[in-house]
Amino acid sequence: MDMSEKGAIIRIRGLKNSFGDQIVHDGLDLDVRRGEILGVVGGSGTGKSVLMRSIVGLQQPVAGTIEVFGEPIAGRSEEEAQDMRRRWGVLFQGGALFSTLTVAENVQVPLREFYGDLDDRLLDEIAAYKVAMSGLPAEAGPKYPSELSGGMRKRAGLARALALDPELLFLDEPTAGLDPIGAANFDELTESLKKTLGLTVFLITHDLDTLYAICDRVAVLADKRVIAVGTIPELLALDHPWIQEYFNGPRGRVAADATKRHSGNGRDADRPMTELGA
Ligand SMILES: Nc1ncnc2c1ncn2[C@@H]1O[C@H](COP(=O)(O)OP(=O)(O)OP(=O)(O)O)[C@@H](O)[C@H]1O
Repeated sequence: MDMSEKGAIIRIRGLKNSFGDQIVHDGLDLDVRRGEILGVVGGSGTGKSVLMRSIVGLQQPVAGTIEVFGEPIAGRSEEEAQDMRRRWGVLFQGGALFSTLTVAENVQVPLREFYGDLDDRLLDEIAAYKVAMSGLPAEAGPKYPSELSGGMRKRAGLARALALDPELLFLDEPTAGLDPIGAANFDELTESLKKTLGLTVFLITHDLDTLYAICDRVAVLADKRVIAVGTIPELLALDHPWIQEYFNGPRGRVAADATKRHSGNGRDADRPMTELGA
């Protein structure tokens, strides 16, 4: 057993996913360590979202094994599957909020699903607490998703993902579409949740600033599998063309320079927009 398997909260071996003739993953292995923020990167269509959906049981793999919390996710009874789902939270791309429910009601959906017998006052209190934890003002609770900015919607989705006090959080492109300040703030929130709640975070992103600022390790998807996983310096030492182009291309260099200028959060929110290529 190699060292990377020790303490893995997610363990994937030989994963294969396909849609008809299209093979998305083949022989994919990955370990996510407890307590880390793992960034997941890869070109468009390399199957980052499909990978996340496989782990949370929304996509049935063709082959391979996925263990979460030391248990295989396949072959579980509905009750066992529920017990597992209770221990993770998912922020889907775009937030995936119910548009006909307020923010507070959205946060209450998983609470009602898993703890149906909680009284309304307690549900309101928990929802208010999760809304605050996600950095939203209390006034956001009674608002509908359509009344929120993009950044606030992401936070509302995060509040819902945190509803059941998960150990493991899945974030699918949480900073996509946010301005640099909003994105940096969301990164800080993610990192502080990791530190204060001891969360493990599986974070799909295209955002180089996020990788530099908060990710402990980065997994690179290419050629239908995870071709490398490690810290950014470890990845930079590899000579895979996609990795080199991604981290050493113009945007990668800007993100790396920003990290050097601002130890801590790498994102340079006050950088002129032209430099960001916006
Ligand atoms: N339900 C589905 N039915 C058929 N094909 C699908 C389905 N879901 C995903 N795919 C295909 O699987 C591939 C991987 O999709 P996925 O959304 O995981 O990519 P991604 O790496 O997350 O991309 P992006 O960075 O653009 O979000 C794509 O070619 C996509 O068309």
